[in-house]
Amino acid sequence: MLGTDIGIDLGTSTTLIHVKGHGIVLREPSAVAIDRRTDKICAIGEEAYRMLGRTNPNLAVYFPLQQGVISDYALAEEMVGFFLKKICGYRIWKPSVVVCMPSIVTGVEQRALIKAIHGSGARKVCPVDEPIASALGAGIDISTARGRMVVDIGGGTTDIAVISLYGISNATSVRLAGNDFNHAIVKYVRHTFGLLIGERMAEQLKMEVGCVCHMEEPKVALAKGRDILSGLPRSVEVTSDHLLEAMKEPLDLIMSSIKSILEDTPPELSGDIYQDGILVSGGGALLGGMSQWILENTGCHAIIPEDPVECVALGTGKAFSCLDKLHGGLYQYQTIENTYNNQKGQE
Ligand SMILES: Nc1ncnc2c1ncn2[C@@H]1O[C@H](COP(=O)(O)OP(=O)(O)OP(=O)(O)O)[C@@H](O)[C@H]1O
Repeated sequence: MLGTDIGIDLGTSTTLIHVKGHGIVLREPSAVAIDRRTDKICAIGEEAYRMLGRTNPNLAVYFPLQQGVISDYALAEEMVGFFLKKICGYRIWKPSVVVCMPSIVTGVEQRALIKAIHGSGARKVCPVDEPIASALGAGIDISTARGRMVVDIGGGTTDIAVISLYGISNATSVRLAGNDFNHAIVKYVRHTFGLLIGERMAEQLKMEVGCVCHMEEPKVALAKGRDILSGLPRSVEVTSDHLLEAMKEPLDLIMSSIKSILEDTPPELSGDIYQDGILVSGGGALLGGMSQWILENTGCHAIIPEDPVECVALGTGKAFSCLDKLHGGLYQYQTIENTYNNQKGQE
């Protein structure tokens, strides 16, 4: 039924799977619920995420990736295996997989990713840099000698890169993104309103009224949680301006990384970026006022794709047609054997 070329965006918050000829067939939270008494997995993906913050003491919800890289190898393997089985039924099926990874990862982190995908049933695995996948997914032509800039604001990392001729000219991966905005919102609401809210509530507020610059018509949302003093349930109204203040610190740090990449960009490529704009992808691109924030701080206009969350996964699908060109042919499918050989070579 399904083809065998699969693109996976294994994200800190969300996993998306693209299948050649079928488009995006899976989009689920990268979450796993464990029964602490038996150490057995009891839910994965959407079902596990629904339990977050609502479990009894015998259950715990984990995210096997932290800040863009695998932090719990065994859980990551189980999770990807579950998602692959979910999309193809329980047929014996060994796909070729392109998987994206942050532009700055250590060799150990890259090998853990490749091993986990192999372990979950893939025949061949090829890693691709997230900004490259994002540009491909947004339909940006990276084959020419022209500077293209990508800012991908995900759940755990913000990847910033300048791309030209299928390669990365300069890049950084800042370990600050959507999850840090959520933590900042929890902290802000506690300090400002004396109200304790959970991470899911913070994420909901961010999605409803979160913004990166002052909005002409501020939106309002209801934050529900527990009063710190009375211990009783309570709600308060929070506005876009409150959230802007809450997220100011991580936003400023992300912007200073964008600026430092621009400062390090060769002038010819800078001229191209000024003319073509900056692609902003990842869930963070959906924050209110994103185009204005980019323009005011960098002088370049922002390009926001129709669905910024799906952009990287679409790009992993498109990467199959240009794997040989990515990084001058340095990219190749990694079998378990050559992953270990590379590992031995580096030791
Ligand atoms: N409408 C929205 N407004 C603001 N933030 C959003 C919105 N939708 C999703 N997000 C945030 O985007 C983040 C997830 O984005 P994405 O799926 O691109 O990241 P990821 O691939 O899981 O993470 P990473 O690339 O860091 O590994 C989450 O923090 C989520 O809260």
